[in-house]
Amino acid sequence: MEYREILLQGINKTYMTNKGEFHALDNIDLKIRSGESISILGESGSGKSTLAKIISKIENPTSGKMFFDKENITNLKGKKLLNFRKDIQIVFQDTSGTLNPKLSVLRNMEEGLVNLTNYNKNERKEIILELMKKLNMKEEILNTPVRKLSGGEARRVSLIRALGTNPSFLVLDEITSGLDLISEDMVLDMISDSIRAFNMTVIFVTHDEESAKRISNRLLYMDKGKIMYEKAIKAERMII
Ligand SMILES: Nc1ncnc2c1ncn2[C@@H]1O[C@H](COP(=O)(O)OP(=O)(O)OP(=O)(O)O)[C@@H](O)[C@H]1O
Repeated sequence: MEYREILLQGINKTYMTNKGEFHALDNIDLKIRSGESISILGESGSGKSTLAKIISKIENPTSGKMFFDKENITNLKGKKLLNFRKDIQIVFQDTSGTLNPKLSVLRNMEEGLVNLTNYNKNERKEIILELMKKLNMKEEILNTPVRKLSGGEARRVSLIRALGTNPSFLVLDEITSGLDLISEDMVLDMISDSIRAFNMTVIFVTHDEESAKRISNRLLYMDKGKIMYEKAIKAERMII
């Protein structure tokens, strides 16, 4: 597997609010190497989602630098930014921001492929079917409109959508939150299957340490915009 890395140096993020400036991230240094599966843990408001969005370049830092495979990507724009998006995909807890409820499962799953690649319709369907097969998802839901899916199914559709462009890094922001235990279990299984099947490097944002331990080998604990400490998880505790 090709070695890849994301490096964050001295990342700060300040939001302007009606009460003045709010420092959501405070001088974050972080290296994420391909082959790892990391979880970002912390209380609500500690800055986990902000960090996830900065890693995915959905948000820009107020200051600090970001590198991808040694290339400075802090101010990436245009075509280079699109290329980066093929390699790093983010999936959110709230699927309504990314999935279109009126469109079929297939149309939603192939959206990244439509926007970021030149594959034709048949090729796109083939890629999606292959992903579904590898991740034990039933093909018969392909023509179902997304609005008819359960919360857990919609999260799994978002995951397939993100996996379509074969990204090296997958950022998952609270994607098991609010699910019942069975759906949560299925989503976690699908994440660990993806790590194994596609050598995926996962950055998993969660409140839940048990879920984090199931799929990660490195846990980062955040508080007030800082990474306070980290723990390595022994291989025998992982299911991958
Ligand atoms: N766009 C924004 N404008 C202003 N403040 C923001 C914005 N986004 C986040 N914040 C604030 O930054 C802080 C960190 O938010 P963030 O969503 O990163 O935390 P979190 O650890 O992911 O929390 P949660 O677990 O509740 O999702 C919070 O206090 C939040 O209110």
